[in-house]
Amino acid sequence: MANQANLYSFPAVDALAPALRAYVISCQEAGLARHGVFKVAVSGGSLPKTLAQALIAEPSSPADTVKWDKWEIFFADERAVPLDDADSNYGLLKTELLDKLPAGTPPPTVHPISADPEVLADTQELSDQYEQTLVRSFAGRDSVRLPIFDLLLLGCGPDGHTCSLFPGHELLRETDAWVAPINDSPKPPLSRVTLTLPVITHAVRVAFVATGGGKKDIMKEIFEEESGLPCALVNSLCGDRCSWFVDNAAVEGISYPRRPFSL
Ligand SMILES: O=C1O[C@H](COP(=O)(O)O)[C@@H](O)[C@H](O)[C@H]1O
Repeated sequence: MANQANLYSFPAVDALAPALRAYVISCQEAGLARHGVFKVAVSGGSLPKTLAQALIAEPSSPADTVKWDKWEIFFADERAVPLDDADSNYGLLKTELLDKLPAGTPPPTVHPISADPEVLADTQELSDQYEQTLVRSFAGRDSVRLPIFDLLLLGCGPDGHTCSLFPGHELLRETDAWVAPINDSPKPPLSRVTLTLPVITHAVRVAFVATGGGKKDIMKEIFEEESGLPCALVNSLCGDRCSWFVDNAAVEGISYPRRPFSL
């Protein structure tokens, strides 16, 4: 299974969470060694809740510490809604995770995708502005072809979409932009912005989290068929830089080999 995506399966989320934590902390330490900060982008959907379960726990040792003040948090995708809207991925991360950090935790730096109502109405402008945010953080586009995130934490929709990249959508062929708008999302809301496939597959590490029996049909397509689904494209382009943290229910009946989790 050299250079193929790692599939780590756990009986339930309770067992998945500590492994996910260990993995994120190892990516954090690698990022800190590389450039003194940890640059991570996160998805919305079911991910923030599982992430909170993984990360908001007392460290079991100094090496198990989440160094929040060293984190720069970006968004893998966002819906074109105000940040306090129930559909906002930023809003979700805030409610599920950021607001639950213990009092006195030195806060991470968070880069939401715009709060300006005028910009929200123009998704091209919204993505251009977020791309500029990335340019400022990752150096100018003149000096880097693509930003290199230390880690992307992604979800997998029941149709195999990830970020706001949907099956068969023309955005999957984007080769230039770092961030792109979508105004015909098959899943509401219609208007969103997303990191593009070249940015996703350029990250140092990519981790998917997928749980529950509702994901098992699409997981079979992703791992066992030539589906061309967005999640499958990430798998084939990232190889073993990509790891899946799933519960047994999500991979029931799938023969793709699971790996015992280790760092
Ligand atoms: O719309 C979205 O859905 C995906 C998958 O969500 P899930 O609830 O099935 O985990 C999510 O990763 C993405 O960020 C979000 O915008």
